[in-house]
Amino acid sequence: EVFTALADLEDLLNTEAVLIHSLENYIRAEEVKIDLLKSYADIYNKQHNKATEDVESYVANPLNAYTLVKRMTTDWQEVESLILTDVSKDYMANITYAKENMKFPTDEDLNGAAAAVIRLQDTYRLDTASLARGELNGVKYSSELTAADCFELGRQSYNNGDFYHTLLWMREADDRLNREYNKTVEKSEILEYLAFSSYKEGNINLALDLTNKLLEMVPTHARALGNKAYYEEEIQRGSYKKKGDDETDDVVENEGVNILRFDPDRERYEALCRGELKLPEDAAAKLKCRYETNNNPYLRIGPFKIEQAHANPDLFIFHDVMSDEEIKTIKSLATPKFRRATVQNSVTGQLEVAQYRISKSAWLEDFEHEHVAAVNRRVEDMTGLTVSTAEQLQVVNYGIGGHYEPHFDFSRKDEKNSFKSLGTGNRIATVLFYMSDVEQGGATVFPVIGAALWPKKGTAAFWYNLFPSGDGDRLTRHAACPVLAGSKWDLRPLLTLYGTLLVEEWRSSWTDQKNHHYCFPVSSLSVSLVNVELPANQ
Ligand SMILES: O=C(O)CCC(=O)C(=O)O
Ligand SMILES: [Fe+2]
Repeated sequence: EVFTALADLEDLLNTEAVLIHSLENYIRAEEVKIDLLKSYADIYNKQHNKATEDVESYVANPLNAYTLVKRMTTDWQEVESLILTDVSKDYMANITYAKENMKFPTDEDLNGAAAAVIRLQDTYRLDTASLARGELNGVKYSSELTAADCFELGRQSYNNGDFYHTLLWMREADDRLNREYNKTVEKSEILEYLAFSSYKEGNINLALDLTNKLLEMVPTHARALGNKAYYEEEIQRGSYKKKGDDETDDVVENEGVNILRFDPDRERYEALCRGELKLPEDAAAKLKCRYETNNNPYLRIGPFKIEQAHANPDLFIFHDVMSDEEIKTIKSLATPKFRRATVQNSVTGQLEVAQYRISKSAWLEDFEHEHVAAVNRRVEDMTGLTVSTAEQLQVVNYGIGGHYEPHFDFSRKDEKNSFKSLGTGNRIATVLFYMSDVEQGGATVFPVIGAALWPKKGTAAFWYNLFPSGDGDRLTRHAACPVLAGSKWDLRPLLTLYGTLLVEEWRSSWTDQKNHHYCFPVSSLSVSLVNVELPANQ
């Protein structure tokens, strides 16, 4: 499928260019055909008119008699065969070629792309009308949606059994349709979806009203007639129970799956994604930053600029640790290798695709380019951990609404096959390079501790997943928020080997970080390192 990564959507534009070109060629071929037919008609008309001016003398002329007969036999056959000539063949051949040899979206892609819009709408609390105007959080990015575009979002929600969003999008489709000069969808179709979803959402009277409205437009509509009778009967019997009447808690049964209506963990996660939860001021004021060489004299990029984004557990941001050239190389090496990212099923141990992780990823090895090797070396310099047993470098690209729901990067003891294929131990630490700025959304958030890291091109996030004892730190639970606008590129080596825990050393010589933003002023040449005593970790 193609909706999972923006890199693939760029390929779709190439396919679309071929489609448009073929369509234009086809239209031209049809026009040539019509022009030819018009010129035949013209000639026939002229000769016919001439003949009717004086019928008798016209037919008395043997040449005229001959041409009249010829016109209506061989000439006319030519016209007929021209009419029957199928100029669509070339067009269809081009389309078939494009479908077989170029990236082409499927129905599954449409469903995925629609689900992504709905996910963004929920996570970022976007109102339907603004979204339909092409606005994301007040910023206008794209052209407006037509009534038919909104209708399709409603239809996709309906197919997913999501009647709440069906109603939102069908109402929007109806609003837009009323204002549309060239109508893009039938009102009766909208009414049918609105009626049935209203019933499903517990409003049977509205469902009946809407069905009656539909029947005014299409009196013979068979399904509507059936539904009307059913709704009327239910209302009369008074047996219809409003949704929610008999629900005592927040759990609803949906196709056998318990869905938590109100999930505090989820609320926190989404609030962090929206940037609504900030670290308490006193906690933020205690955060530090520092220049660090980790005693490595060969650091060609100069000392690392390390910013502490959270304490206990420590989260760090390394500034300017990847150059634009390296990023360019790594993106172009990864793009042809992209596959939908998989997750390990904790019960079966199998790798599988899942809705909760939507992105494309590819793996790179040192020999593929010096820039890959350079980044791997830099990870060792940054962390003091060795990457020799790290998995390869993983490049990840998140597309429309691409996200990774809250998870741990370490594996729990009860999980099957964890890291078996790697022949290594558990993941000590996570390093996550951001290879792009993200216009909106796409933060890395830690719902348990209430921290959010915002992607910035060339920076890297770093934290330990394990305590020195080897036990996992459950406070490191984190997620990649859905990308709202832009494209998000990550690069992550997964560190699995033991190394010196540098953080303790860093802690002994922190620089006071009075204000996050001015921690590393762009033009500062000399920075005094102030040693501050810090309480020991845990
Ligand atoms: O991309 C992010 O912000 C987080 C990604 C992540 O958690 C992971 O890849 O394990
Ligand atoms: Fe992760």
